[in-house]
Amino acid sequence: MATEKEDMQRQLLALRDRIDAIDEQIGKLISERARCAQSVAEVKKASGETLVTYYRPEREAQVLRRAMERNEGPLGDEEVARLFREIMSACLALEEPIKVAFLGPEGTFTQQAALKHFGSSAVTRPMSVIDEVFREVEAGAVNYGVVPVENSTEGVVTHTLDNFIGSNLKICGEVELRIHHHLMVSDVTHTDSITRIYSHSQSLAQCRKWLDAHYPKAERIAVNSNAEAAKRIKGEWNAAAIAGEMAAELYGLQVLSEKIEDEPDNSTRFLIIGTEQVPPSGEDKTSIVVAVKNSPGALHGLLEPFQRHKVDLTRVETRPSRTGAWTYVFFIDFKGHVDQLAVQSALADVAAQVSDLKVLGSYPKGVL
Ligand SMILES: C=C(O[C@@H]1C=C(C(=O)O)C=C[C@H]1O)C(=O)O
Repeated sequence: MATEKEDMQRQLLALRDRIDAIDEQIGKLISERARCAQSVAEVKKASGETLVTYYRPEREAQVLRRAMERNEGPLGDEEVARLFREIMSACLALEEPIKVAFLGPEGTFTQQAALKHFGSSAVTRPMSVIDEVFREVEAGAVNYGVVPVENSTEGVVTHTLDNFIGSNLKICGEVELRIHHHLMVSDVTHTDSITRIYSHSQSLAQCRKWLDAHYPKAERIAVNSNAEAAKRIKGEWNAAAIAGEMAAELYGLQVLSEKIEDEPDNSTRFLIIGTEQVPPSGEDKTSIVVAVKNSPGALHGLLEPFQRHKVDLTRVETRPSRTGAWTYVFFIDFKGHVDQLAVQSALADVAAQVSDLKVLGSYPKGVL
């Protein structure tokens, strides 16, 4: 009689044999898929166009949505989409790894967002300020840029919005990231004498209540990014930084307190910026910016056409204009694509009432 242990061993062996056989099939299918993607690239190249674009955001969004719809479990939809995200990223890199500038340094949430959107075969390049991300894409040094645009607790990243006003770049996509902040220290920190805490101003704001309760006397110092804060405290015995997990790993820091953000569902939305308008994916969003003179009823007049043409607004943001006193700039996001008739009608009616209207881009609604 087989002992229980032998029985278990036999079952495990059989299951592992099955897994090996399945892996062999998956491997073959992935190779076949990669060869197909290569052929697509060949066809695109043969089309005779001077500037061949291998990366197609609308197509990738559709592939990911379909993978989620098809999913029968037990893996979650997001998990399955992430796997497909990586397969596509690797397939695309066979042709040319996509180059992406992000608000650096290495280890920022923006880099995490870039990798979430493009997969880990993308080549990511850190820029020290948001303006530089825009410039790098405009100059053609990279294919795309990734910049933060709004946070669920702290609101908009005004610097990003301001950059759009003077830029001809298009929004090509959006990514949402759950943001967890940790308080971290270096190996020389005296943890009971922390008097300075470095982070990006948004992160300091997102942890304000926690800091008031735990480090009411420490000086809060805003720096360009969380990753810079992490880098900065190496060698400072009385300092700590607030940053994400990626920064802690990258700079070899020790996490003292985890998840210190005031709002538990703290998330940040990032935009992908590029040079081309993305065709419809079937589930898209559009962002525009308009300049309005401050007269009674101006805001109502601006929003009414959207209601009339049944276009769903998702966000309205105001910024004072830099060009004239008492003129306002509105950033408006809505569901739909500029190729759709309802959107075109709404935009025509809006354009008739404002001094300036610019479409910043139509792009696939974030999948992951
Ligand atoms: C294969 C293509 O090119 C790229 C690779 C894709 C993929 O691996 O599925 C999808 C879109 C493009 O970014 C295509 O256009 O279909």
